[in-house]
Amino acid sequence: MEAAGATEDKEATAWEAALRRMVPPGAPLPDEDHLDYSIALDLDSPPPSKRGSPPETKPDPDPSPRAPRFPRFRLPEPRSSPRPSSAVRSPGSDGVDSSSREISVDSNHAAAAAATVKKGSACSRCGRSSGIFREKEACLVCDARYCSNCVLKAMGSMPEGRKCVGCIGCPIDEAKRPVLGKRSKMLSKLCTPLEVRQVVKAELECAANQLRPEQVVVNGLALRQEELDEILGCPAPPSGLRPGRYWYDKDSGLWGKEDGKPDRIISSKLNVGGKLKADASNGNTKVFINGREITKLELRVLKLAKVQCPRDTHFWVYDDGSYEEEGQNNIRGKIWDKASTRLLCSLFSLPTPLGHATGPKEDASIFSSRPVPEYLEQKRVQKLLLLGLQGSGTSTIFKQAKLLYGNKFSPEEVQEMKLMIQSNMYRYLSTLLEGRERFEEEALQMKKIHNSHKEHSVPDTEGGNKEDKTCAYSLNQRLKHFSDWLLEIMAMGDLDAFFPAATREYAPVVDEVWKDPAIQETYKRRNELHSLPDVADYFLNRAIEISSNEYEPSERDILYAEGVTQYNGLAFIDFSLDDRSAISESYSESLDCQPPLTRYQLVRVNSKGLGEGCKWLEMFEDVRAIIFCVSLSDYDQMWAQDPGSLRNKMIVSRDLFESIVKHPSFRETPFVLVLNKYDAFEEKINKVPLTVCDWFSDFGPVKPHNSSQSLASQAYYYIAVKFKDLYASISNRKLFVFQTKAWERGTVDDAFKYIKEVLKWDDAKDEDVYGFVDESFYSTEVSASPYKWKEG
Ligand SMILES: Nc1nc2c(ncn2[C@@H]2O[C@H](COP(=O)(O)OP(=O)(O)OP(=O)(O)O)[C@@H](O)[C@H]2O)c(=O)[nH]1
Ligand SMILES: [Mg+2]
Repeated sequence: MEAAGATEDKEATAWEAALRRMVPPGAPLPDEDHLDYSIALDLDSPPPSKRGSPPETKPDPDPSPRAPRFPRFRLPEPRSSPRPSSAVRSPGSDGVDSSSREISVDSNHAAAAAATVKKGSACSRCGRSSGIFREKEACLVCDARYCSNCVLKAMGSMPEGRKCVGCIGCPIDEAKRPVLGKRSKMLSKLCTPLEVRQVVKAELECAANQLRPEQVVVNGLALRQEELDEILGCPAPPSGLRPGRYWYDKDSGLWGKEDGKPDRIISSKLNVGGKLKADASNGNTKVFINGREITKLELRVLKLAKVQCPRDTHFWVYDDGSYEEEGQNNIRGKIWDKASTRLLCSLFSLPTPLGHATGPKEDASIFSSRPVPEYLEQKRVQKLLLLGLQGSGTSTIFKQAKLLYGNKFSPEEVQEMKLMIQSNMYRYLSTLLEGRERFEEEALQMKKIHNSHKEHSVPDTEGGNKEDKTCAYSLNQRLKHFSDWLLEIMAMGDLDAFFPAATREYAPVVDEVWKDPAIQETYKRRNELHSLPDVADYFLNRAIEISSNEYEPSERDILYAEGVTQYNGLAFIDFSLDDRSAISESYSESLDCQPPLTRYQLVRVNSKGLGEGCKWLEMFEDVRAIIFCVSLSDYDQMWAQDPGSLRNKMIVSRDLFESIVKHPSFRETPFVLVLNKYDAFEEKINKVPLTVCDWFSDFGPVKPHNSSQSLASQAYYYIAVKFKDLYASISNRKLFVFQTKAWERGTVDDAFKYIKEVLKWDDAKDEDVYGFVDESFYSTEVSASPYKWKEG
C-alpha cells in the first residue's frame, strides 16, 4: 500500500516538475482541471515530442488536439457549459459560438455532418470505440470511419483514394472536397511514402472525384462538361473551384460568387454559363461595369483610384483593365495600372489581373494532363489586421515583422525614416521645453509662497529677489530664446515644412539644450510629460550625429523611430511562415515533401485610421485575424483624446478594443490581444500600483513574500483576464493573449507563430462544425497537451 502511495506521490512530483518547466519562473502552477491555451506564456517551446500513446492515467480535460506547442496556462473560468464528450473541440470554441456559426453547406451535408458527430469515435468495421486520441480514417463518400487496424481491410488498395471498397466509383461528399489529397497521419504510418503519394494522386485525379459540371452554375446556368473543361483549362482558372453558383463577366474576366463582390479575375472570353445579369453581385450603387451593378466596396476603390463615376455611369471594362464609358468609344485609362490601385485592391480583397490573363487561350484538352493540385491547392493570402491605440507598439511590431520575414527596408524607406527621426527629435525637444516652462512656473510660484512666509521673519534683501526668478528649471537667455522660437514653430504646426532644412544648422543648439541641467531636470519628470516616448533620450543623446548629412539610421534606429512609412494610415507587407506546426509536423516529417507555405498579409492601421467610428474598417473584408496591440505600461498614463479632457490611456485603449470587437465586420474574426511593452511594465509595476487605473481597482496581488510569482506576472495575468472577460462578454468567444517586448525581435517572432497556431485552431474549429474533418486529417499528436512531458 505504502509503495503504491509513494509511486503516486512520485508521479505527482514529476508532473509538477514538468509543468514547472513550462510556466515562467515564479508563476503559480495551473490548476489541472483548468488548463487552457489562450494565454500564451513562456516562449521556449519544449523539444518536439516523440510520438507515442498518451498517458492513459490523466486524460486531458481540455482535449484540444490542435492546441499549439507553446506551454500556456489559464486562469480559472466558470465551468458552466457542459461539453459534448466525443466531439473534438478546438480551444477557440466555447461551445456556444461554434454552433451558431454560419454553415454554408446544404442540408444534406449538414445532416451528414450531424451524423458524423453522433457516430462518435467507434470504428465502422470492428466497432471498437477508442479514445479521442486514436486517429481514424474516414471514407470520402460515406464518412465511415476506420481505426488503423481496419482501414486497409476496409479500403483495399484505394484506387480512388480513401473510400470504402463499396464506395469506389461514387462521387465524394462535397463537404470533404477541401481535404481531398491531403495526406493524413494514419496513411503515413501505414503506407510507404511512395504508396502515400499514389493514394494522394489517385484521390485528386480519378474521374469519380472530380467536380461534376452540373455542380457549377455560372450566370444562372449549370455548366456542361465542355464548359467546365474550358474554365479549368484556361490560363487563369478560378483556383479551388467548388460546387456553387457564380457570376462571370466575360469581357473583363471578373468572377465572383452569386450575390457577392468580385472574387478574382480569371481569363476573359470563356464561353460558359448564361448571360451576366445586372444584379449578379447584388450591388446597389447605380454604377455598372459591363452591365453588372457594382458593389459599394468596388465603388469606393474606384473613387479612391480617382475614376470619375457618378450615379448611372455605365462602364465597359476590358480584360487589360482599360475602361470607357458606354457609348463614348474613348478609353479613359487602365484601372489596374496604378500601383496605388493595385494596393487598394489588395487591401480590400478585390482582384487584380494576373498579368497573363490576356495571353492566348490554351486548348481545353490540356486540362486533363495538367497536374490537378495546382488549381486545388492554391492558397489565398491570409490577411492580418494590426491595430492599437497610438503608441501601443503597432509600428514596432510591423517593422519587426518586416525585418524578420522579408523584405529589408529599401534605400528610399531608409531615407524616409531618417527624415522622420530628425523631425521627431525636434518634437521630443519641444515637448521637453514645454514641460520645462510649466515646471519652472510652478517652482517659482512655490518659491514665492515659501518666501512670502519667510518674509515675516527675515528682512527682504536684493539677493533674495533675484533668486526668486530662477530655479532648477531655468534656462539661460540664449537658450530661452531658442526655446521660444522652436515652441512657436511647433505651435503653428510648421515643423515639417521648416525641417529638415534647418536640422543641421541647429544641431549644436539642440545638443546644448538637451544637455542643459534645466532640461535634464525636466527629463527626470518625464512621467508627467505625456507625449514623450521612452525613446526620446535614445535619439536626443545623439543629436549631432543624427542631424548630420551622412547619418544612416541603423536597424535599431529604424525600429525605435516612431512611425512606419509614408502611408501614415496604412502599411502592409506580405510574407510567409513555415506551415509546420504541432498539427502538420508529424507527417510532413515522414514524407520528403516541403511543407506548404501560407502567405500572410500584415496590414497595420494606425490610430488615425480608427477614428470616426472605425469607418475605415468596413473596407476590410475577409480579415483572417485581428491583432490588437495594447501597451501594458499605459496603465498610469493619461491621454488627451479630445482637447481638454484627459483620460487614462489604458481605459482609452480598452474602449477602442471594445468598439473593434463590436464592429460588425469582425463578428466572426478571431482576435489576438498582444500585450506589449512588458519590459517597461515590469519596471513600472514596482513603483506605480496597478490600481491607479480605475479599471484595475480591484487588483489584489498576493504579497510577493507569499508567492513566488512576481508582481509583474500577477498583474499581467490580471490584465489579460480583464480583457478576456470583456471580450467574452461581448462575443461569447475566447480571446487569445500574447505577451511581447516588441523591441526584442524574438518575442515578435513568437507572437506570429502563436497567431499562426490560432488560425489553425480556428480553421479546425470550422471543420469540426462541418463534422467532416476528423482527427485523421490532422495530427492528433498529444504534443499539444502538457501531459506529454509528464514522462520526462
Ligand atoms: N519599452 C518598450 N517600448 C516599446 C516597445 N514597443 C514599442 N515601444 C516604443 O513605444 C513607442 C510607440 O511605439 P510604436 O510602435 O511607434 O507605436 P504605434 O502603435 O505605432 O503608435 P503610433 O505610431 O503613434 O500610432 C515607440 O517609441 C517604440 O519604440 C516595448 O516592447 N517596450
Ligand atoms: Mg508608431
